[in-house]
Amino acid sequence: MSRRLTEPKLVVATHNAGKLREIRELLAPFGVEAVSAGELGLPEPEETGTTFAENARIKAEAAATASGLPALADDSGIAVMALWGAPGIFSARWGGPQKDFGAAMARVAADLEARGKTEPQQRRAAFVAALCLAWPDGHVEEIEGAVEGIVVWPPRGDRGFGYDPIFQPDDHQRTFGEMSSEEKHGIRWSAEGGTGLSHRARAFAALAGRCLGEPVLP
Ligand SMILES: O=P(O)(O)OP(=O)(O)OP(=O)(O)OC[C@H]1O[C@@H](n2cnc3c(O)ncnc32)[C@H](O)[C@@H]1O
Ligand SMILES: [Mg+2]
Repeated sequence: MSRRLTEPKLVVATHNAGKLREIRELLAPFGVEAVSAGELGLPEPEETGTTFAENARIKAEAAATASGLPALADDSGIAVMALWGAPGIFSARWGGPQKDFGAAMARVAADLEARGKTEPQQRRAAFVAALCLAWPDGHVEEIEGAVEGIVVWPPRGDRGFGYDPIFQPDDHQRTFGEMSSEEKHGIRWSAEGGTGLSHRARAFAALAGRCLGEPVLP
């Protein structure tokens, strides 16, 4: 049985400012107060999983246990087909200790170049997000979302974070880095539930339908 969130407050189990902003925006219509793991001074657990889902669960359970509140974690990344899915779950680690995503994006482009993958159809990629909502008593709700597109080079736009400037979703002419966060989320709520554009918004819409109830729209 899936569980509804009845608590008025949850922890967003992330130390990534870009993600935190997006998750807060997505949570806004549900009237849930969201405190971050950083604000609570919670430690960052080691991401020892081999899948996005495992890592999301590690982060959510650690935060729920440490805070005594329900915790929502997101583990995400970009998987480039011609690179056999790299950087995938290593997307954050490709940024290095300095979190240098300019260098990480250049590495993606250089690896594609080295394999002779110059045409758009050879540069297919997907952004993936696994969400885990964990309660202190051990109950978890898990969901994944993905969006397909192509890797572009050079990077375009400075509105997002991470790999946004090199990812252009299918049926769009602009990269996530060129979109406002509303466009990137692309979220639409209806009586049937929610739809979204970004990996995170798609996963969130599904999780919301299961656990958060009706959005209160302006
Ligand atoms: O684990 P937390 O504390 O949440 O923060 P993190 O940055 O380490 O997050 P992940 O372990 O999930 O790594 C995901 C990386 O993938 C990239 N990424 C994920 N979602 C993205 C998005 O919507 N736009 C651009 N890059 C994204 C970004 O560089 C992240 O650092
Ligand atoms: Mg991480």
